[in-house]
Amino acid sequence: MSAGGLARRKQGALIEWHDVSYTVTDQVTKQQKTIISNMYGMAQPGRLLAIMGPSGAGKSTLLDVLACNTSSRGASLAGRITVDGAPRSGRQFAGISCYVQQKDVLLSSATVREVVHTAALLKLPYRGMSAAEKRELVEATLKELDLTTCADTLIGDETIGLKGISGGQKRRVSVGIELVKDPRVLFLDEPSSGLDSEMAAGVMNSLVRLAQKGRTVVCTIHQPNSDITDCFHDFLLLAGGRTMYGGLWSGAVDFFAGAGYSCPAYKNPTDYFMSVITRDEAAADTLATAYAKLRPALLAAAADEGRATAAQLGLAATAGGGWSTYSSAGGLDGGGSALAATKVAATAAAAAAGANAAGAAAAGAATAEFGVPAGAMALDVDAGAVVEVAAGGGSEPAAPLVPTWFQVSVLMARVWRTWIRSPVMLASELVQYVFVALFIGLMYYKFNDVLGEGDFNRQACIWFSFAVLCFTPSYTAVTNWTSERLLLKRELDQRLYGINTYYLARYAVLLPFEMAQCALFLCVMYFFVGFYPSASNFFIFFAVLSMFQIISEGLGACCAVVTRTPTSAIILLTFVLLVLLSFSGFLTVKTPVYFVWVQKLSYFTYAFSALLDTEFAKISFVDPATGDTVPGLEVLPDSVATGLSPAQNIGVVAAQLGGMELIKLTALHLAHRLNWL
Ligand SMILES: Nc1ncnc2c1ncn2[C@@H]1O[C@H](COP(=O)(O)OP(=O)(O)OP(=O)(O)O)[C@@H](O)[C@H]1O
Repeated sequence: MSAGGLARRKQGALIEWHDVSYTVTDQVTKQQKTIISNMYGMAQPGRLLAIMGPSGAGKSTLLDVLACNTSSRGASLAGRITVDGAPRSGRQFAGISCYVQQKDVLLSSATVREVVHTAALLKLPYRGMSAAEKRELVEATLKELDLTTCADTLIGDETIGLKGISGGQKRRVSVGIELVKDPRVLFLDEPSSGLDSEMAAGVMNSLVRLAQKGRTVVCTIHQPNSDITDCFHDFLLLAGGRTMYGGLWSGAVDFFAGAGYSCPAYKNPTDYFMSVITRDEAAADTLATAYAKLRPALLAAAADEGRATAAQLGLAATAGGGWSTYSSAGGLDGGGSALAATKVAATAAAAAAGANAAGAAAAGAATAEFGVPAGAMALDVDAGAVVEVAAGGGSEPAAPLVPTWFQVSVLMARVWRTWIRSPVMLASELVQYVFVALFIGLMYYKFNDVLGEGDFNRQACIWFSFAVLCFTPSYTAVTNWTSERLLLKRELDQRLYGINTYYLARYAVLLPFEMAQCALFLCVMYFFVGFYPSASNFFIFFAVLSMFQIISEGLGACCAVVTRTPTSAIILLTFVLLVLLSFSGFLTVKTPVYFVWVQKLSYFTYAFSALLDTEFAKISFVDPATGDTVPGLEVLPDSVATGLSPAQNIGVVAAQLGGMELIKLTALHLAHRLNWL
């Protein structure tokens, strides 16, 4: 694929579904619940299909089913779905289609161009496409979605006061990160929701342009205004998991009129349709019955129009493998035939609704007149036939196109950019470390060697340093996780990379940064308070405090992963850290027997002991009462003794660091596997 490919006609795919039902097991009642039942329809190349309906109608479920995006446990999908006339294969379909979620999950600190470029690097083949071609493709995508003027603007996030692009532009960026893959089919869940009418129309116009290039575009939509409905080619109206109407958008008003529900002049048809289907169960039943009778004619009309579109766009030669099902065998052609068939539908709908007793006969006559065969009118393709896939089984992974090392480097660049683009967070962390180091420095300024004072101050200073280096990085980990979780989930779901890749990239950037923060803290605090001035002691302090800080970060990340919400994570984390601080040996002379296990397991214990032994081994204190000199190690309380040498204590902390990293990685894998992200 070349960058020019985006500008050229794109071959969409014809997706047809026959008698599709989707059933889940309700998590609460454990009962089977059919969310969509016996649905038929098609999404055609070069056309935009809008799926509309009230809340809970089954729009998103149908979209997920069509996009191979179902993942509920205990769910089953029945019916038949074909792509260009052949049974759909999950793996192949994933390669030609994309799914744009309702919620924009974008990195707020990146620019529009960076977001699309990162998507291109992760989604496009590493081999066979040069970096320049990828950049060209990114520019073509930005142009196609009218994003060139804001390409260098940050995405932004109003909730944290980071000004960025508009909601409509964000929605188009979400489309752009899928479009770089140059998909034949786009599925979009409520692309206009949450946008004002102007932005919504802008997004929909972009989608129409994508369809006009030949792609198949399917979206769900909630109560559109007339600017938006102008963009519809085909239309599917659902209520309570049933189809109320499916066919050409231009035939919907006639169909409703035929069923006894004439849209008043000057009323937005979609508002009217919604008011009818939500009015009462009887109205929905009437429409469902009318539609069931007329479905073949309506779909045949839509198929004719679809063929005409494909021919106009020059797509017919390659996309002609389908349409067999709904073909109006009488050889209807172009818009005329479509119009004729919708007239058939309208008349017959009247009959079905009982609104006009003569309507049925008229419909039959019209059928003959316009060439929709009687057989087609009754056609129910493979009704109740095939159970195609169990839910979740449809979206088999496509083979990765990008080597892991390249994914790691792309993600590292992104993590790095995120850090340096968050100057407030970066500065506040650094200021916090320097400020607290100065505070501790002033608090314990220049230790003395008086027994009872110098020894206590040294212990308190080390304990206080631990308190600082456990709370700050772990709370930061919770904050970061909150902002990254959804992006990680989206990208993992799309199989852009795996958990291990994310872990490697993230911590390859983060760990040196954590160590730099620790060095800054130590450089200020160590000499201010006057710990023993030797290089070896300083580096032991640096090594232990760095490991301690990284373990604390891991603890914060684990709390964030298992609790899911930042508030719960902070509550849990604070509790755990307070318990660990309490039993480090400084606050209690003797640990109660039922808490000994906490002390034995805690990394605070070994880190504290290692630093105290290192410092106290080199110094001695003067007893003010006797004037005697007492070696430092002799004044250390038993409560801080682990029975290990300083080297062994450091070894235990290092092992705990490894253990924490393993736990963190496992927690990430489990959260992803259990759909907990
Ligand atoms: N896994 C599930 N288990 C139980 N019920 C489900 C499940 N998935 C969907 N449903 C239910 O099925 C119905 C249709 O859901 P769906 O999300 O498809 O509706 P929708 O038309 O997209 O609604 P909305 O516009 O509010 O998003 C809803 O009542 C929903 O609660």
